[in-house]
Amino acid sequence: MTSVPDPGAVLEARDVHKSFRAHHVLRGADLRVAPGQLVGVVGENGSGKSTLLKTLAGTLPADRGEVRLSGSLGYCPQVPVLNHNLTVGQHLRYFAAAHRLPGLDRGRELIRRLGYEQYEEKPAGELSGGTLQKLNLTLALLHDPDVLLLDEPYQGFDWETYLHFWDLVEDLRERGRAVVIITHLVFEQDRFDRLEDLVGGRLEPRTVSGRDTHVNV
Ligand SMILES: Nc1ncnc2c1ncn2[C@@H]1O[C@H](COP(=O)(O)OP(=O)(O)OP(=O)(O)O)[C@@H](O)[C@H]1O
Repeated sequence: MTSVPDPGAVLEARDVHKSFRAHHVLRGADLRVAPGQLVGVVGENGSGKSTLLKTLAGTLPADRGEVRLSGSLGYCPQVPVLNHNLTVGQHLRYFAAAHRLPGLDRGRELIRRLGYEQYEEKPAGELSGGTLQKLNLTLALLHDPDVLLLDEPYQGFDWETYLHFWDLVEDLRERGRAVVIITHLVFEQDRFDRLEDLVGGRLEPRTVSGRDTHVNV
């Protein structure tokens, strides 16, 4: 039976199930994200975080349940899907054309804010892991999506880039964009509006309190 959509949610998942053969990874995951909300999904390795994000992004069909998205989507997968022969600048132009953007201003601004302008003419195949991750993030943000899904976005970032990353997220949030971040490491819980633990294939809200709490689950 189709349930009634939540009018206040920009992204909503209800009773999502996903199995790989006999392995039931998602067993009724529910998630609701409102505009301007920053939600962290935390879980141990192999708990199904990436599987959940792929089903939310629509790149992996759920076996059961519903995912509703209103507005545009930006998705930053854990492993960047890039063409190693194309330069940073070429990726920017290619994705800007795919999104029918009028120019490259936003892309250049993101490159500047993430501090990798010097690599604009370098092929992706010659970039370091952290710089590839910056490009991955830039491309997901290029069209200023209403909902942004980020899979382990700051792994490989140095501390300064990590802080720039949060500045960017704060800007998005202030402009009403919804952000879902998947991570197995939460350095600062109070950056999030809500944390959800993925346990046994279901999401359980965690009370966010305190500052600089290091959670390694
Ligand atoms: N395409 C697939 N085929 C078979 N099994 C899969 C597939 N994708 C994921 N799995 C399995 O599903 C489980 C959840 O994987 P997933 O990558 O979603 O976990 P995760 O929480 O993101 O892990 P990590 O923190 O290590 O990135 C794992 O046991 C994994 O081996």
